[in-house]
Amino acid sequence: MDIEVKKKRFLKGIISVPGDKSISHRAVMIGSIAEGITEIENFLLGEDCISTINCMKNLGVDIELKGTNVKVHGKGLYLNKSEKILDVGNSGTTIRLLMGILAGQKFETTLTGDDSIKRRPMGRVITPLSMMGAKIEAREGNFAPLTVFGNKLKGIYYKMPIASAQVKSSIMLASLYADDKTTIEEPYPSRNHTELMFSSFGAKVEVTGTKITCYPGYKLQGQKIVVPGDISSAAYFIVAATIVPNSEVTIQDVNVNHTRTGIIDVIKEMGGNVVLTNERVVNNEKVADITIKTSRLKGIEIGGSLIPRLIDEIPVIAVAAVFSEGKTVIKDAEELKVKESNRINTITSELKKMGAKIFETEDGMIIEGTGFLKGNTVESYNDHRIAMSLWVAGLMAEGETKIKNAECVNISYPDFYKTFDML
Ligand SMILES: O=C(O)C1=C[C@@H](OP(=O)(O)O)[C@@H](O)[C@H](O)C1
Ligand SMILES: C=C(OP(=O)(O)O)C(=O)O
Repeated sequence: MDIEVKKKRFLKGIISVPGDKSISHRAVMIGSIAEGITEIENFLLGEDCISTINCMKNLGVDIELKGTNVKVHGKGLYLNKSEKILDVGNSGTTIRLLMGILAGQKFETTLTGDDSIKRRPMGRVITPLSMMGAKIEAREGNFAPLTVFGNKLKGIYYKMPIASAQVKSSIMLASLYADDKTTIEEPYPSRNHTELMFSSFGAKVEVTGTKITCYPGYKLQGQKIVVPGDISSAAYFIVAATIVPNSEVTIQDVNVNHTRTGIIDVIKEMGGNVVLTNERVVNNEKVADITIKTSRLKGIEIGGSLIPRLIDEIPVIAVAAVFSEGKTVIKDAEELKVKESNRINTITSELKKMGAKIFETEDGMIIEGTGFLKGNTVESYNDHRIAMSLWVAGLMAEGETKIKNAECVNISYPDFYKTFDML
């Protein structure tokens, strides 16, 4: 499907965004290996999270879905062997986290996914899981399809070469099956939803600085989880309401966990007007309403420990940078090359087609803020974050912008275009 977007004169309204993708995946997976029932409210009905539900069902977990309510009948740590090859679709989180659970099972499981998943590196989880005792056979040692042969696992100390919540969470899930404690050291803190959820389910986790230690042998007990709104989905409205003139938008009930709020810090540092109200804690996670008003932005430098706190928001930050005064430099973001698309390359090439002065670098991009884009036909590369970022760019472009293969927003935000049209 192609979609057309036109320049907007203003954006005004109060909205909410769908449930957080990271928390939705984790609630189903951790609920599946817990004891008793886990009830999830405001689950994200995006294709990625549906892939997680389908995989867990194939592993013998009874899961009921009614609207955005999910009831998971936990099986405890040990699942049933799947009759089928598990298909994770487009979801990196599903395959990598699931590998951690499968490493400790008493059977083997083969996992595969779409063309994008088959290009994404799995060696980053194969290495630590193998150190724990798992046996994993992957195409070229690094790619799906791959088979995880469950085994008896041992606790390890692992210093992660990259800040990745998926790698960390995969090891943490495997640590539940180990004979001793496991410690993971991160170069920078990445999103900590697994740590917070382990604690609420009754597992023992200790965090000191960038070290996380997990202990096996604690019973996980099913919980009631209300999933807060996804700040990665809110990011498109935060940027759009900042750059489209005469705008004021409030987004209710958004997860504002510090490991996820890099987008708010960046927009504020650029000069944006973003205010959090009604702050509270739900299931160990911070939640707030976010109000954004149009502002004049200036270019800044973004890198280091900020990167894992806004990794999925970088394509839309590039759009904000086009409408800022001066130069924005994004560095230390090589991880973008191994997402659903090579996001450094895809966002750069498409914004260039719209007239942006944006340049690809080895580990990020440089954007000269020109304050101007022109409509053109652009490609999503079947990457939901690229499609949504180009939509925001289209709201500010002169003339009409046509986004090709725009239906990929279903991965994380099926009602994305509809919600924007309401403002
Ligand atoms: O753990 C998670 O839920 C996620 C972690 C991030 O990936 P990495 O761990 O590869 O950085 C992020 O890009 C992805 O959208 C979701
Ligand atoms: C990178 C993403 O997800 P995943 O790694 O789960 O495919 C994303 O949602 O931007």
